[in-house]
Amino acid sequence: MAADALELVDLTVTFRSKDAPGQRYTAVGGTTLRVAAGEFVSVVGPTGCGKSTLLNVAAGLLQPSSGQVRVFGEPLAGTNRRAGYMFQSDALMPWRSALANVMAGLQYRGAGDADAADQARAWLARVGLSGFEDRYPHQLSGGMRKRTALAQVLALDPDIILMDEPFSALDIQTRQLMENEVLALWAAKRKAVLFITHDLDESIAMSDRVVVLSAGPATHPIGEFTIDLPRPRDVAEVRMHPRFVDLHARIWAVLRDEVLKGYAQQLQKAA
Ligand SMILES: Nc1ncnc2c1ncn2[C@@H]1O[C@H](COP(=O)(O)OP(=O)(O)OP(=O)(O)O)[C@@H](O)[C@H]1O
Repeated sequence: MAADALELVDLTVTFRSKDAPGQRYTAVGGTTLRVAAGEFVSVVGPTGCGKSTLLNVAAGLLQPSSGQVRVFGEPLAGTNRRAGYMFQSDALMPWRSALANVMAGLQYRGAGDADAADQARAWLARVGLSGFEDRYPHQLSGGMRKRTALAQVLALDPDIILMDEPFSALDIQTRQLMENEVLALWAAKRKAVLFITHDLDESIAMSDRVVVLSAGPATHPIGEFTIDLPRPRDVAEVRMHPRFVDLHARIWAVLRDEVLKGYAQQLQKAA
């Protein structure tokens, strides 16, 4: 059997506590999560539960306190070179044009200037940004900046794509357009995707599988659901599908209490 693209096995992550000096806070506790090659997996969980922490470990940006990370069967050492990472906030360099932003990673990987420019132009076209190559990030709309960031990640042709609430800052229409574009690009290339969101609708509409995390501390999976909705999907239309409504109800039944716990914790912290 082929190895999974990504395996997080029995991960625990502790931090120095922000609230109680001298103590440690266990953000992630005993979490096992697997993403097969070509699979689109979403992780949903209440705010502050540890979703970004998990993704940072998968990217090799954060060392777990215990547990293992394997990438196509190999233990991960250092940053995950087979993964591309798309953050919640823009990671574009403001002093570079859209084209130069997409070129940067290609050049870093050793592509010559002309080759990098050709590839970057082709990727910008694929995400609908032909004609905007010379614009700087501040001259692009929020959706266009996301498209540029997407081109930046996809241009490097990673086998694994890690996305941390990439569209949460967008208005709903732009967000749905971007979600559909990501699905179309994913269908063409079939990379493994680990998608972090706190939006249950988004997770169901996009994924093959949804993993529900508990509220912290020591967040861990408490439910896993196969999303057997037909593809290709339109993220707006699929919400009307009776199976979507059924899955939503079943997942929400697991997630609801954790969201309430997470919310209560946030209020306590704020008090
Ligand atoms: N470097 C750090 N030092 C101390 N505590 C941290 C650190 N990073 C994260 N935490 C804590 O670990 C917990 C999980 O954080 P994380 O950002 O992974 O959650 P999240 O589910 O992604 O949150 P959100 O839904 O708000 O994006 C939080 O309680 C957070 O305060």
